[in-house]
Amino acid sequence: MNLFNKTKDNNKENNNMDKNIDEIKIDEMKIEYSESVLLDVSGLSVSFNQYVKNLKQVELNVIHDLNLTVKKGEIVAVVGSSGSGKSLLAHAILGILPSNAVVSGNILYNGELLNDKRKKQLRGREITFIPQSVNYLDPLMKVGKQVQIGMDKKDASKNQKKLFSRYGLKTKDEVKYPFELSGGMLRRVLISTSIRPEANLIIADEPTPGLHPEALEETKNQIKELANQGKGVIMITHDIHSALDIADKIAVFYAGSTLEVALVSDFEGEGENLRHPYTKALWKSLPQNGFKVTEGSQPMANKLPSGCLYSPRCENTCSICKDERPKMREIRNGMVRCNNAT
Ligand SMILES: Nc1ncnc2c1ncn2[C@@H]1O[C@H](COP(=O)(O)OP(=O)(O)OP(=O)(O)O)[C@@H](O)[C@H]1O
Ligand code: NI
Repeated sequence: MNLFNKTKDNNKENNNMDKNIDEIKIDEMKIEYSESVLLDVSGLSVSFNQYVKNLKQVELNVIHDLNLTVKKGEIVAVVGSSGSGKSLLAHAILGILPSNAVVSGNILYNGELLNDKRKKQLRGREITFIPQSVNYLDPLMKVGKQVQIGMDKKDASKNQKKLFSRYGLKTKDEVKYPFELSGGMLRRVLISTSIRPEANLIIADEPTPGLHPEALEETKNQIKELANQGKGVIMITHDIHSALDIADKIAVFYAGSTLEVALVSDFEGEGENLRHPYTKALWKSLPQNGFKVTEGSQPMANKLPSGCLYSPRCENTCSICKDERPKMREIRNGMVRCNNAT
């Protein structure tokens, strides 16, 4: 069944009064759709309803107008400061945001517009997740059983054993609880929970923190292997070196938005091929590029500047940057959200 029929059929099932409107929207999206695109996130916004003083409710907008595309067989690294929205992007794709989150925008997977019900069906099967912390493992469940979750019951034990052997875990480890394993072993258990034959998209949230060089190399190889099998990978990381080592492109997040999506090959020399001043600053802050520090810090979600999010720290800020938030545009095979980028 081709994409168009599939989405049309889904609409038929819903059969609501907005059917014509939905079909028109999907028609427009189909034009943009390319066979090699596995995931297309566009205009994603996430807000949280929060209670402040005097029981007043406010909406805190933590992700705004965020775009990201992942092709089949591609590793897309997502980098950016703490709090820039990297994990929330992962949680939005997986449909595991907390209930006070308000989400808008489109997430297309294999050309199909995902709603919460569909995300739940795909989660742990076609779209799998390696979470940021080993604390995501259930402390009261044996690790072997945790790896079997979501597997077909009749083959679960056999497949879990295969994964343990593949990732250097011993049979006797199956019956252990998380607290009985080392940090490195727990990371391998986490990776095992994400390996499913039907997985097409793997989202790894900080898969490499604190790993010793050998384990780091091993994890990077595991991720490359998944991409070589044609799976799409989103690798969220603070480790720009690892990102440059294995990714195809790098998405740079800042204060809940993508400022640039660049090819790995753009990160070279003085950063002259990079498009956004923030990406250039990140590149120059690396030890091998002189550790140059940029003044200021990422703005808080409740204190965002009205124009370009980076304008208070940018050397090239002009009056339009202070008034208007730049739109994402394509330049030299990359994407950038900057008025002055050429
Ligand atoms: N449940 C929530 N309610 C309110 N704000 C939240 C909630 N979860 C996350 N946030 C806020 O959203 C922003 C983005 O958080 P997120 O966890 O995605 O950051 P991150 O880029 O993954 O950071 P890190 O690199 O530290 O993991 C942060 O400012 C965070 O405080
Ligand atoms: Ni995070």
